[in-house]
Amino acid sequence: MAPELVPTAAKSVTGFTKPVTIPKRAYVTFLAGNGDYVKGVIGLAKGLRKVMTAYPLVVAVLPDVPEEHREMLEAQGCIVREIEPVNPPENQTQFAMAYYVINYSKLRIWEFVEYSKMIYLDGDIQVYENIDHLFDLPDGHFYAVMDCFCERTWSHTPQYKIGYCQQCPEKVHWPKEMGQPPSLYFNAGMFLFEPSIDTYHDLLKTLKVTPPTPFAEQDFLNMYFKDIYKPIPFVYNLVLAMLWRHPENVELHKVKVVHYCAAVSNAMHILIY
Ligand SMILES: O=c1ccn([C@@H]2O[C@H](COP(=O)(O)OP(=O)(O)O)[C@@H](O)[C@H]2O)c(=O)[nH]1
Ligand SMILES: OC[C@H]1O[C@H](O[C@@H]2[C@@H](O)[C@H](O)[C@@H](O)[C@H](O)[C@@H]2O)[C@H](O)[C@@H](O)[C@H]1O
Repeated sequence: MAPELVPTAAKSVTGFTKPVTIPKRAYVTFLAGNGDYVKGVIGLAKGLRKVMTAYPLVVAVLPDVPEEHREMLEAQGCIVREIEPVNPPENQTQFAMAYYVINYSKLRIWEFVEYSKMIYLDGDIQVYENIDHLFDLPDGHFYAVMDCFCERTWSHTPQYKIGYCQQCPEKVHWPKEMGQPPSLYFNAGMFLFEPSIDTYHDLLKTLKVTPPTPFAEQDFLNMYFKDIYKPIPFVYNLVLAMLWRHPENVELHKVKVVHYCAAVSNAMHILIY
């Protein structure tokens, strides 16, 4: 993996050098606990290096990530940054998965303002082709891949109950009597964003008054960035369930990034690494 980009001096017309700041970019992931996810993050670091990315991988670690795991990540060239947990307001919410509550801590990455743009990738993601070009997408938007509503983890939602999915809206139409169909909804396992202290503080302020919902920070980010969200092709985050839920939408030979987020595949992914 290329070393971190640093500002360089440039010759001005008068021959005097003046420092220029090259916008710094990086990939970032999130790691909590002392379990197997570190294997996924190591696999992610190896994959990014293998596709010869020009940018470093920052790993935002919660305090419970052991020193041994941090050293393993640094040995892979990762930049390890400790973050404090972010907890949602007190609530009785039944998260789709109980541990999702720790995923709110992802919000800390908006504080990494030494970078102008970052691509967030879950630790259970693997990158098989270089995606550095995504950093050149126009500023001012939030880019991510649309999710699928067909897994059982969505069984609490009206769309699951009627068999509606944004991946195939023509298959089961959204009934008029149910009002507007759900807004385009992204998977928060991969997204391109612009760190900003103002956004970071507003995210935390908004979270304090937002009742948690089953998909935790994914629901929250979808609500918060709704107006600037721009879908990008699924080749940048193939949520594995798409293979058996919407095979007609998948052109496997074009896929650049795979997200091993269905329960069965998590184990598979960890075994690979
Ligand atoms: O105990 C945990 C749970 C989650 N994560 C991180 O949070 C991400 C999102 O969680 P998960 O992958 O389980 O969500 P999924 O996409 O599978 O729903 C993981 O990929 C890890 O990067 C972690 O490090 N430790
Ligand atoms: O905390 C909520 C999580 O929600 C998302 O995972 C889900 C989502 O993809 C569902 O559509 C699937 O059905 C489900 O299996 C999967 O776990 C993000 O990938 C993860 O990073 C994190 O934000």
